[in-house]
Amino acid sequence: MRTALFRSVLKRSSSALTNNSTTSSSSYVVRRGFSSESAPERKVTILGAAGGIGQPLSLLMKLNPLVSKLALYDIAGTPGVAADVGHINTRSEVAGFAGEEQLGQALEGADVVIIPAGVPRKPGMTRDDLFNINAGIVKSLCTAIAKYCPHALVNMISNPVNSTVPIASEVFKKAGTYDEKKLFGVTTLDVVRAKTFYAGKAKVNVAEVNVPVVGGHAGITILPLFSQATPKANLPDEDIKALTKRTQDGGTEVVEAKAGKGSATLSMAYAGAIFADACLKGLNGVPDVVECSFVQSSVTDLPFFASKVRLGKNGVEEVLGLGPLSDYEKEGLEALKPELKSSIEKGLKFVNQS
Ligand SMILES: NC(=O)C1=CN([C@@H]2O[C@H](COP(=O)(O)OP(=O)(O)OC[C@H]3O[C@@H](n4cnc5c(N)ncnc54)[C@H](O)[C@@H]3O)[C@@H](O)[C@H]2O)C=CC1
Ligand SMILES: O=C([O-])CC(=O)C(=O)O
Repeated sequence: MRTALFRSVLKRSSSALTNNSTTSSSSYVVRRGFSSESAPERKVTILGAAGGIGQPLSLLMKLNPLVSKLALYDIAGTPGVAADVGHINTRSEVAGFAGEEQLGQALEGADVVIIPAGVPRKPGMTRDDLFNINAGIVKSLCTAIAKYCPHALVNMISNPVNSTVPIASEVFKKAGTYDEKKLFGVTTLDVVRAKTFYAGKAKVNVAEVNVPVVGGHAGITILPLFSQATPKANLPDEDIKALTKRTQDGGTEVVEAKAGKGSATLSMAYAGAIFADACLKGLNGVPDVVECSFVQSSVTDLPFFASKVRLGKNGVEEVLGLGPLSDYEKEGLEALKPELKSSIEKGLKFVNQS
């Protein structure tokens, strides 16, 4: 009875993850009846696993039947999180690692490394205000990734994403391990928000909504493409403007509502779990897995840019173009470029000067 209930929860959580893709990729696990035992072995490591995002993300990754080993690392607190999550009767073996001396062990053999380590915003701060602390954290964690699991896919959540992804690329380049197909800035939360807000305004079933979000992950660099949203709703211009602004300010909305107690953690854990699941499906050879992500790109003249990305056995299989844009979106694209360019350059410079 308990086993049957548990299988149905897993099946449902797996389809929920699948249905959230930017395009509707099919669930290999569910459709082909893959049992968790026959899915390939995959190790996922979470760096910052004891934090506000890290804990619920650890829970969601423990529920993912594609994971066979789950390594939870933080500077402190991870033995408790690992003991707790480890009692859940799903496929993966869980291990907790605390302190720098255990970082190598946490990373060794990882297929996917998810990084939600670092400080979150308080009201009145921009994501760039986190740069001074988080840049150093990301740099040291990426140095360890280059050493212990240079072939892993890296899912960067730590802010400011527009700078931390370039930081990671530069650390990997210096270590001689950079592979642009394996580095991802996680912008899935922008897509999750755009879908939720659009569904509410257009009065359509949220489970059927798709909205690409391109650009970067801060303020006006977040550019939702509501002209490409499906199902089509023909919303008036003022609604599109309001939806765009709300998506761009979604993080700030949560920071203000939490009033000093941090930023989005639960919705981010959900978004992070969706994106990691897509990476695992890609690695396992599931076709047509497409998600938006901030990656090395030639879609615009900027070296990194978020757009739809097809995921495959080596990470990025194809960076997809922007598709047709409305005049409003074209303006938004031009307006975001200077800020995104300077955030990227700030990240690159940090590694080269320090
Ligand atoms: N990409 C996105 O869409 C989003 C990104 N974020 C970002 O995610 C980051 C984490 O946010 P929260 O979990 O709310 O913060 P938090 O403060 O609750 O947790 C951060 C965790 O990182 C750990 N940490 C600090 N230095 C570390 C190191 N060197 N190695 C390993 N772990 C370390 C801390 O001990 C803590 O447990 C922030 O930078 C935040 O801005 C938050 C929401 C959305
Ligand atoms: O707003 C923040 O600081 C956290 C974040 O990136 C988001 O919620 O999108």
